Amino acid sequence: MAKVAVLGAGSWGTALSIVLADNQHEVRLWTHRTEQAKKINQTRRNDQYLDAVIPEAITAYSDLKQAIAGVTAVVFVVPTKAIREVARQVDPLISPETTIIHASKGIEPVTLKRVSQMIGEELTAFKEEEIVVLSGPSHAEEVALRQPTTVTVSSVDPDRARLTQDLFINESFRVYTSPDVLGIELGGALKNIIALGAGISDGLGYGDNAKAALMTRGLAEIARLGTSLGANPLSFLGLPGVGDLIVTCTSVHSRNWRAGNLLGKGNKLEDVLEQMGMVVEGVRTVKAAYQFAKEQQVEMPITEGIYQVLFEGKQPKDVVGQLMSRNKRQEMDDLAQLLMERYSQ
Ligand SMILES: NC(=O)C1=CN([C@@H]2O[C@H](COP(=O)(O)OP(=O)(O)OC[C@H]3O[C@@H](n4cnc5c(N)ncnc54)[C@H](O)[C@@H]3O)[C@@H](O)[C@H]2O)C=CC1
Ligand SMILES: O=C(CO)COP(=O)(O)O
Repeated sequence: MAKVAVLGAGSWGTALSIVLADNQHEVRLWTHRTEQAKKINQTRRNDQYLDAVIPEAITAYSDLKQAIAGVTAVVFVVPTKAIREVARQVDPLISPETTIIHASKGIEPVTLKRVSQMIGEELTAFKEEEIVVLSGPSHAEEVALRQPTTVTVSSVDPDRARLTQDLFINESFRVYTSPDVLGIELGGALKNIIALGAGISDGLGYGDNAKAALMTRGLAEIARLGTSLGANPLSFLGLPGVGDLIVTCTSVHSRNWRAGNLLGKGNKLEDVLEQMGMVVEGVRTVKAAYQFAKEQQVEMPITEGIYQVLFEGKQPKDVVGQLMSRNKRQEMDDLAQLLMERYSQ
């Protein structure tokens, strides 16, 4: 069985460590906080982030060098904002034979880099193509209860994807592979924006019709941007696309949905983020997507509206009015059209 380091002892890092421990691997769960490492090892709990018993096969470390010494794989699971900082610390310590995986969902504003690109830039011995992505509809709370969950791992290198699949797959955690790293990463990152919107809609008191509309037209925006960047449109119909969109827009576990819900009820963004106490990735990602849409000249009216609510003080109800009164158009000009163009040749 393998030795695996998981970097980031938040809710997702802890849940993924539990999956690896269930698969008999030796897991080193790294946190930058010494007190947290001590507490996890002493109490077998990480209550601030996840309500679960931590199996004995998991040892928490606050020393990064010890955590990654001799491991087969390193899994980055810190918030996107912290990826570069952690990767820079890992760089002098990592052996080039190690498989690098990440399970974070975001895009860096300004540079518009995906997480695999950021890690590839910071780790001198690795190219971005060598980083494996793990993404899909997977709330940590349910994974920790061993409830049926499906994810996709993606790499241009099929051997690395299969190795990652083998590390994680078990009877309650089913892992598929995909070669479309771009589509898998973009789907996971961009759905968080739409989940903020779904939360805002619910917070305003709108019903299921509005949420279904947001999810469907949101998916069209995700696919539009993703394909303009070169992703396979079919990826957005898979687990890290529509699958993750469904779970994040409809689950009370979602931090993005919960943050949106509080915003829709009239709370201020700063107060909402303070109240959450955990990462709400959509807030940063919407900045990146807004910028991306402008650069790529791709229409993303929902993303734009959510950006305006978060950063330009626009009232959510006014954004709804703005979206509902856009010019008349055909529906099937998006994903279906892209699919037709791609597969009718
Ligand atoms: N929670 C979930 O169910 C899922 C989360 N994800 C993704 O996983 C990533 C991490 O999310 P969560 O674990 O939920 O976040 P979280 O908010 O529960 O925990 C984040 C962890 O990262 C640590 N951290 C923050 N800044 C750091 C730094 N500079 N250096 C080292 N550690 C740092 C925090 O101390 C904390 O332990 C996000 O990108 C999220 O979108 C993906 C799938 C499911
Ligand atoms: O990505 C997730 C589930 O697949 C977690 O979403 P939240 O960050 O909104 O909780």
